[in-house]
Parts: sequence; structure tokens; C-alpha cells
Amino acid sequence: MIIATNITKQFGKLKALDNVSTSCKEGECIALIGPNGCGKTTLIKSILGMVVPDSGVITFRGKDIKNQWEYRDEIGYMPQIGRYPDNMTIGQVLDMIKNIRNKKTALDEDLIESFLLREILDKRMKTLSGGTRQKVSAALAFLFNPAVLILDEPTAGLDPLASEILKEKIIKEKGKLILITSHILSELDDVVTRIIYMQDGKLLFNKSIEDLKQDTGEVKLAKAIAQVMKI
Ligand SMILES: Nc1ncnc2c1ncn2[C@@H]1O[C@H](COP(=O)(O)OP(=O)(O)OP(=O)(O)O)[C@@H](O)[C@H]1O
Repeated sequence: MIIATNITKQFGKLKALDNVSTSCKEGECIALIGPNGCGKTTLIKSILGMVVPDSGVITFRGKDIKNQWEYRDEIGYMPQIGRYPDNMTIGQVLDMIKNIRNKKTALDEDLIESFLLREILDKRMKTLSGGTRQKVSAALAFLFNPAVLILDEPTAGLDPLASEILKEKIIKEKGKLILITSHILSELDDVVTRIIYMQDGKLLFNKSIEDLKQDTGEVKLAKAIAQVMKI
């Protein structure tokens, strides 16, 4: 569904992405992990067309995404830090995005309900706590029932109950392509089917969970990855 081939992106002297290649299929839930600054968000933003790679090709359903935008209709994106117009209320933000997307099919308002956002629709974005802002971002990512979900640190800032609600929602979306970055590996245990580990802009390994657990003899994802990193 998404294929990245030899993607390189340099910011000044820093190689944020160094010849990264990978492919992501429908139905996969891929965890993109690695230390701070290893290039995860840059890779995600390259897929979204928010960062233009210096070289390499990214295709979506077989079509080069360069200078394209329609493919983004099929993607729900939850950024690490959602930025919204300060003076707009949650309700106005939701309406604005609905207008921009102008989608005729049914909306998925599960998260609006389960995060109880409907009760605070008239709260202005500038007054929201970090976690509530994250809930708005999550609700927007799922709202248009996209075929692809790209979630950048989705549970950062969410309380345990909200994290669990979001995790349950991700599990419910099985069949879609889900790309998720997280530093909290224990959270990904029941969700993820494949792990991509990045370091210094390079893709260090790319393995299915079964292979990873079999290779290491570990059941817990965090321990399995720790084993691989020691080799
Ligand atoms: N627009 C930019 N201009 C300059 N440098 C950038 C820019 N965006 C990212 N970088 C740098 O590229 C590197 C990769 O950043 P990126 O945000 O992709 O890392 P990350 O793996 O997502 O990190 P984290 O886990 O902290 O979210 C970092 O060193 C970062 O400072």
C-alpha cells in the first residue's frame, strides 16, 4: 500500500533519513520505534508529503506521491503535537475539518463519544489541557474512517483510561494499515504486527512480531527488542 524506496532527507549537515526503504501493507499495524531524533517523525511526514525527501521515491497504492495530495484523503494523521487555532472551540475545529474534507460517507465519531468531547464542544482550544488536545487530535484522525492511520506518539499525554480507550479503538480498526510511533513498548504489545527500528536516520531492523519473539525467545515486546539491540 505504501512503499518507500531509498529515502534520504538531510537538514543541513544532519541526515534525518539515510537511505530508508520499507513497505507497508493493508492490515498491518506497524510500530516505528527508536531513540529521540532517529527520524521517525521525518519518515512519517515524508509519507504525508509534509517533508519532501532529497532523494528516493514513496508510492501510495502504486502511485508516486510527489506533488500529489488526493491520496491524503485516505490517511488519518494524529501528530505528536496538534496545533489548532487558539480561539476556535473544539466544535468549530471539528466542523472546519469536516468542511475541508467534505466527505459524503458516514463519520466515525466513536472517539468523540468515548472521550466525552461532545460535552465540551464549546471549549476554546487555547484553554484545553495537553491531554484533551491529544483527544481532539485522536478523534480527528479516526473521524473520516480512513484506510490508513498514522499515529505519532498517540498516547503521549493521555491518562491511563484515555490511553486504554485509544488502544481499544486501534485494535477495533484491524484490517486498516496503521503506522504508530511510541516510546512505551508495553503499550504496543497487543496491537502491533511488525516493528521497524530506526537509529540515526537508518532503518536498523524491520521484523514481524512473531519473528522477533521467536528469534529472541522473549514474549514481551520490550524485552525482545532489548535482546535484539544487544546483538
Ligand atoms: N524541520 C527541521 N529542520 C531541522 N532539523 C530537523 C527538522 N525536522 C527534524 N529535524 C531533525 O531531524 C532529526 C530527526 O527528527 P525526528 O523528529 O524525525 O525524530 P524522531 O525520531 O521523531 O524523534 P522523537 O522520538 O523525539 O519524536 C532530529 O535530529 C531533528 O532535530
